[in-house]
Amino acid sequence: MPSRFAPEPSFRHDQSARTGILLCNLGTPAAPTAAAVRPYLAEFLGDDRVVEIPKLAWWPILHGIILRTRPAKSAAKYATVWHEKDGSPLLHWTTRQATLLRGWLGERGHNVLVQPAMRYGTPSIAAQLDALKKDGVTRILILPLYPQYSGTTTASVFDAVYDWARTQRHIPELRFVNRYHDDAGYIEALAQRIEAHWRGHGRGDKLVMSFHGVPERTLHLGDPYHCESHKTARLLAERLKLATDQYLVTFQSRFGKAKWLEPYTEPSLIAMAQAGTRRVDVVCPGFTSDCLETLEEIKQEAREAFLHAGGQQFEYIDCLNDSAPWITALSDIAQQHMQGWPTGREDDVDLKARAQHAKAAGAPQ
Ligand SMILES: C=CC1=C(C)c2cc3[nH]c(cc4nc(cc5[nH]c(cc1n2)c(C)c5CCC(=O)O)C(CCC(=O)O)=C4C)c(C)c3C=C
Ligand SMILES: [Fe+2]
Ligand SMILES: [Fe+2]
Repeated sequence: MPSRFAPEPSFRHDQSARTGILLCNLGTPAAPTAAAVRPYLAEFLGDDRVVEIPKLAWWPILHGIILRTRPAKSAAKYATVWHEKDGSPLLHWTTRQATLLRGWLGERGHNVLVQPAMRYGTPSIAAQLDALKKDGVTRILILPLYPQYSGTTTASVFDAVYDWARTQRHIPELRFVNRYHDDAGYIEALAQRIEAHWRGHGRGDKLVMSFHGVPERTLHLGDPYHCESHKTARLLAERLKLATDQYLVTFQSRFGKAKWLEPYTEPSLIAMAQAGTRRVDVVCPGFTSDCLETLEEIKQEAREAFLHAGGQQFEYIDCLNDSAPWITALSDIAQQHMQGWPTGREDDVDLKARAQHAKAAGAPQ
């Protein structure tokens, strides 16, 4: 009788039980073309964590209108940030962070596997969990690259992990990182990024901290994202010794007609320029990797809007990407959450079982 569960890798008593980390980000199309953006957007906007409108009402709008018009417009935007060699900036930085995290943890004596994964598109969460299991991993830390928890992002990553676990006979031990918006290492990494920019380019009249928005309704329904974003901003301002009139928290990337978290980034920048602010520095602390939303929407579009409204200088400060303080912070966060899990090189190998297997296989002792 066929099993409803996925086939298990063959069990080996002599194999060490390994620990893995799944480093999850949002997702990105496979190419900056309408044909590639359409299935990505269909998966993304079809997720009821992202758009909470009942399917019966939402499906005709999504499939009848949005997926007919938006892919071409989004693809043109993606084309402006797509890298000839590295492709999608989001996938590039996430992959690099996974490689560096594994290396950095290895330097500290933690022999763990790290796989990057995308909630929408590829490499998918399910495929990367399969890959970890195939490599003998029996404990997995799910680490979303979202410092602030939101039902729209963090919870959706967790949904994908639960969906995969439902298909498994032998489920690995799973741990989930919900948030690290107030983690000292994360705040320090942001502060150092900003200070390095100021050292190279001087300092603006105001620091704008722009976070991705979510519908305002989710705040009233108990989503902690708004509060966590503000806490990140306050801690960062404290670390940088900024007075309250030296920085502003805004929310970007509004989608659809509903009210989203305010103040909105671009209108705020325009108002600032019109009120006489000559130079702004803009940082996006909620994005750990540069992507469409930072490189196109902020670095290109918001800059143009600010300058057009009379501003003199717009400085975009890069996301954390592969900066050393960020990789250190990420390693610390992973280590905190892996506590109690053996991650050394040989400490988890059942040497007795290995010897027995070797003997049974006729290997020289
Ligand atoms: C439809 C509603 C959306 C919600 C809610 C939302 C929340 C949310 N998103 C991010 C991070 C990213 N979003 C990105 C792109 C993007 N976001 C939406 C919509 C919502 N996001 C869309 C439709 C898109 C696709 C691009 C477009 O067509 O405009 C990205 C960039 C992806 C890339 O490939 O570069 C990121 C990252 C967060 C953190 C968040 C809630 C907290
Ligand atoms: Fe988004
Ligand atoms: Fe956007």
